Amino acid sequence: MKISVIGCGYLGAVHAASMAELGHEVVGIDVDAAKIEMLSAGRAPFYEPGLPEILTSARESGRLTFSTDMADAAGAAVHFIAVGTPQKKGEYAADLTYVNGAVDALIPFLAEGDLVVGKSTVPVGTAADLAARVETVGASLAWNPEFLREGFAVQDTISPDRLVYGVAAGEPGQRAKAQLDEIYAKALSEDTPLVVTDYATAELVKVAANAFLATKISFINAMAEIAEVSGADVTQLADAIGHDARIGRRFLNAGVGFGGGCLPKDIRAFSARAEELGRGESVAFLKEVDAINLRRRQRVVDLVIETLGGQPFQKKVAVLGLAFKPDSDDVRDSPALDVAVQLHGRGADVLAYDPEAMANSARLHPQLNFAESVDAALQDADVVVVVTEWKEFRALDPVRVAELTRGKIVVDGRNCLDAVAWRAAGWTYKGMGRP
Ligand SMILES: NC(=O)C1=CN([C@@H]2O[C@H](COP(=O)(O)OP(=O)(O)OC[C@H]3O[C@@H](n4cnc5c(N)ncnc54)[C@H](O)[C@@H]3O)[C@@H](O)[C@H]2O)C=CC1
Ligand SMILES: O=C(O)[C@H]1O[C@H](OP(=O)(O)OP(=O)(O)OC[C@H]2O[C@@H](n3ccc(=O)[nH]c3=O)[C@H](O)[C@@H]2O)[C@H](O)[C@@H](O)[C@@H]1O
Repeated sequence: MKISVIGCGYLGAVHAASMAELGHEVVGIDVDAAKIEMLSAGRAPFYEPGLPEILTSARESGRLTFSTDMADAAGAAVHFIAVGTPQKKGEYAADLTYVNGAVDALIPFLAEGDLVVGKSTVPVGTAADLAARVETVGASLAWNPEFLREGFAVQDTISPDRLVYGVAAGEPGQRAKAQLDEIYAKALSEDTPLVVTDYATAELVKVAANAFLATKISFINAMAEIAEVSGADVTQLADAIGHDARIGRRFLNAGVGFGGGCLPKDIRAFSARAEELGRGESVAFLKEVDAINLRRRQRVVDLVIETLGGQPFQKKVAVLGLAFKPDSDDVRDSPALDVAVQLHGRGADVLAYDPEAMANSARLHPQLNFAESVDAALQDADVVVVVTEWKEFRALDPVRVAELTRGKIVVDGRNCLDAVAWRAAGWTYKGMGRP
């Protein structure tokens, strides 16, 4: 099928390449000319495992092209909207400027019978509004929220764990479902769950999923706070409650908290939308989820300063990790970058290292100093802080690290190091919510 993907960022570039990989003829459209130039040359504009390989194979197949010109979307039967929905400046609500702009720009190129498919994460009610607009030219709309995780984006798109279609009632909805089934035919196995529902439910499924994940993380981080004042170990607590299949161990890793381009802004946008709908109190707990999460960044900063006897000025701090999670170069609302910036602001001599996220960090915070390698960051450090659990950091040998550093203090902001091994090598080990 001929498909367009409007917006080629972390979601759209992966979606476009994956759809070509599934055999469709795809044009990816973005207003960012530099991004389109890179993608057209077969290069990924951000770090995502597996993306370079599928970009290359899709390009060689001739099924994937990119353009800055919306006119190139004309002739596609299905148009995916994958533009950003960031938090509005100074507000909690989502900024829908890009979604509205993309749909307005697309409408002149839609033909009767075309299907516009929303993938961006939007406040409930957006799809119904957009549907009315695309219907003016005889097109229809479906809402197909995306659940991919950065770092696993290709795998999650090509083999999704479930698909949700929000469609219109009656015959147009049935037609939309048939078109989406055809697009995803090769991605669906016999037992991939498929939920076909209305627009509002599809929109809410997405924000509810992210709100639940954020709540799960803040729950365990709240337990970490209690563990810190009672001498308990939150990692053992997580293992023990996680054995209950109703709870499950995943997303119970306490640490510096969640970040990224989605969970933080999605819970805030959800709160704002609920308030607009007169039901702010129903999700008032999300404000607490957010507050717990932000306290954990502060906790890491405080721990580092505490280990330095309250005197961070001119002390060398090796910050290992800047990305919001491993296997990504994304630093949007990254707790790791936030910790580096705060420590720098408090007068510490911060030298940061991340395998993939330094260029993005330097663009946002040029005041920070970056090391060329993990060893260069560790050289003469008074304190080592791990804030993104890259494999390279988890595998560090405490005996070898001690040969590089000046002090032997490590703050493990992700509880990802072997505390016993580091202590055995003579280190003062400080974890999150564990003695
Ligand atoms: N990043 C992720 O892992 C996931 C993101 N989402 C949602 O997907 C949406 C996009 O997120 P990201 O890809 O992370 O954002 P992003 O910021 O990486 O990409 C958005 C892209 O849209 C482009 N754009 C803006 N206006 C445009 C227009 N009028 N026409 C064409 N292109 C335009 C921008 O230049 C940018 O390249 C958001 O709503 C997000 O919440 C959903 C699931 C996963
Ligand atoms: O809407 C989105 O964009 C996506 O948001 C998240 O995916 P992502 O942001 O890529 O990353 P996650 O793996 O969910 O991690 C989010 C943050 O939580 C943190 N985290 C995760 C798990 C955990 O136990 N503890 C914890 O602190 C991570 O370090 C990271 O900062 C969701 O997992 C995806 O399903 C969703 O599609």
